Amino acid sequence: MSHTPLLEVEHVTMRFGGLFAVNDLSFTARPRQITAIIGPNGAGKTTLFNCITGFYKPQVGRITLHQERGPVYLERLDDFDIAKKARVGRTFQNIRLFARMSVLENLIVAQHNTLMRASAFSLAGLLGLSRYSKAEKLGVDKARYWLDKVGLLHLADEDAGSLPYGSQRRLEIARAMCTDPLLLCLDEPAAGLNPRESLELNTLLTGIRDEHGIGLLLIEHDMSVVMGISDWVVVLDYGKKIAEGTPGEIRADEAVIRAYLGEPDEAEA
Ligand SMILES: Nc1ncnc2c1ncn2[C@@H]1O[C@H](COP(=O)(O)OP(=O)(O)OP(=O)(O)O)[C@@H](O)[C@H]1O
Repeated sequence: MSHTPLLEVEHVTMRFGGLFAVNDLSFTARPRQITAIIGPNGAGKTTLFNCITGFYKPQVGRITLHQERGPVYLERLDDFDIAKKARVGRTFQNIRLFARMSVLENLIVAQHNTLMRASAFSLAGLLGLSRYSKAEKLGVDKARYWLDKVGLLHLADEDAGSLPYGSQRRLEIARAMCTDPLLLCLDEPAAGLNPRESLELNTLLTGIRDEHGIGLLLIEHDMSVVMGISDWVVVLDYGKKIAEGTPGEIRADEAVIRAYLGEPDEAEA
């Protein structure tokens, strides 16, 4: 196992006025592992994701993505560069697909950066140059590969907005994977899924980790998903880390049981 972390969060603080949504938070996420961030509503999980993916700039702290060619400091990049240069992909708590585009088109649009590079950012590039056609074909192949992985290939030509909720969630994951991320951040991927879809999600996410060597960072309230597939769990409360460990350790942690796992109704409220 590599000892270099994939993601390193160091002393990150994000304040809204006087409220510390994330408060001096440090943890690491390893490559080829699923790291879950849990905690009750308002604990700071989404704010943390927004700091990692560049939607917010933390007032204090450093967020480093360790790539083969060296570290990339995410808090210094704009959000589009975090996706493009740092190769951090994400899905959202509320699904954000292009509802009127087809399922396949949603995955082609996700590869906009690669296709624009192949076009040399010019009309001439777009008009039949072989480099562009080749990139376009690779883009379609990649889209079809991920549609197959998430079980939606047979629906490639349907409008994304017409898919059932669980399928839209899987399509969002496929779309993020089409950007070739090193780290994939998933914000409540199991929200609204039925138990069968939840199990399918577990298989999909462990497959992404094991077959594609990608690190996953997961915010999730569904403990069957968290405890079933995570390699490491970080627990937040009021923006602070109160525990971290393996699912077994977290399950047995007194403070966590008291604050979270013992009070599922409160976490759901
Ligand atoms: N843009 C904002 N402006 C002001 N306060 C905010 C903002 N975003 C989040 N907060 C506050 O920061 C705290 C952390 O919120 P956050 O959404 O990160 O928590 P969370 O753990 O993701 O919660 P949930 O599980 O409900 O999604 C909350 O008290 C929230 O009200």
